[in-house]
Amino acid sequence: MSSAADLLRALMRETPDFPEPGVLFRDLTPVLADGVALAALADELAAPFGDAYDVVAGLEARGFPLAAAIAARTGRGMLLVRKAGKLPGPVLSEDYGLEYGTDVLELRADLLPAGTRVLVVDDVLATGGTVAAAHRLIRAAGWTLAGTAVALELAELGGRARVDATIHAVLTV
Ligand SMILES: O=P(O)(O)OC[C@H]1O[C@H](OP(=O)(O)OP(=O)(O)O)[C@H](O)[C@@H]1O
Ligand SMILES: Nc1ncnc2[nH]cnc12
Repeated sequence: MSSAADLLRALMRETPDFPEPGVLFRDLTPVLADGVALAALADELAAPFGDAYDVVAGLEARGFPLAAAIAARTGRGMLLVRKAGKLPGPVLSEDYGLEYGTDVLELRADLLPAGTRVLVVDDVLATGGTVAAAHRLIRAAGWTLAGTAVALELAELGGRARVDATIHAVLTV
């Protein structure tokens, strides 16, 4: 049986100069479209964290299917960390920079009690701006960061150094 890392390597697609010149875009949608690969990836993302988390937070947009798959396979709930203006209030907001621009993430903080242990999940770690902003939101909500898991880490963009927490990457390139 192939590991999730093998399946990621085999199925992901690389597109030069997308969404802007100079960016080599790693598209994981072929992985999401493959049921065996999606299940293997969900299990491998969550494996290091055992039972040490209560809920899974997905980062818009490509973290959503991964977080939902983990939540469904482990019987946990899911939180949506969304781009600005998509969630009804009250929300917490954080600005951040990423490989191709700047953006704002928001979180509805009144859904779960203080101290809830949150596993943060996204598809790609590039500069780390997105994950770092999600961490600030989780902490501002009064929740505990249980861990962070990404499918693919782009090591040359240095995201790990920017994030003040341990990150589990299924595949690093
Ligand atoms: O480590 P960083 O430099 O912050 O980049 C990583 C983020 O960039 C992509 O999302 P994007 O903002 O393109 O949004 P999308 O998932 O809605 O397409 C990716 O899905 C990560 O969330
Ligand atoms: N190069 C890249 N490919 C896919 N997602 C990304 N998010 C930030 N940089 C990315």
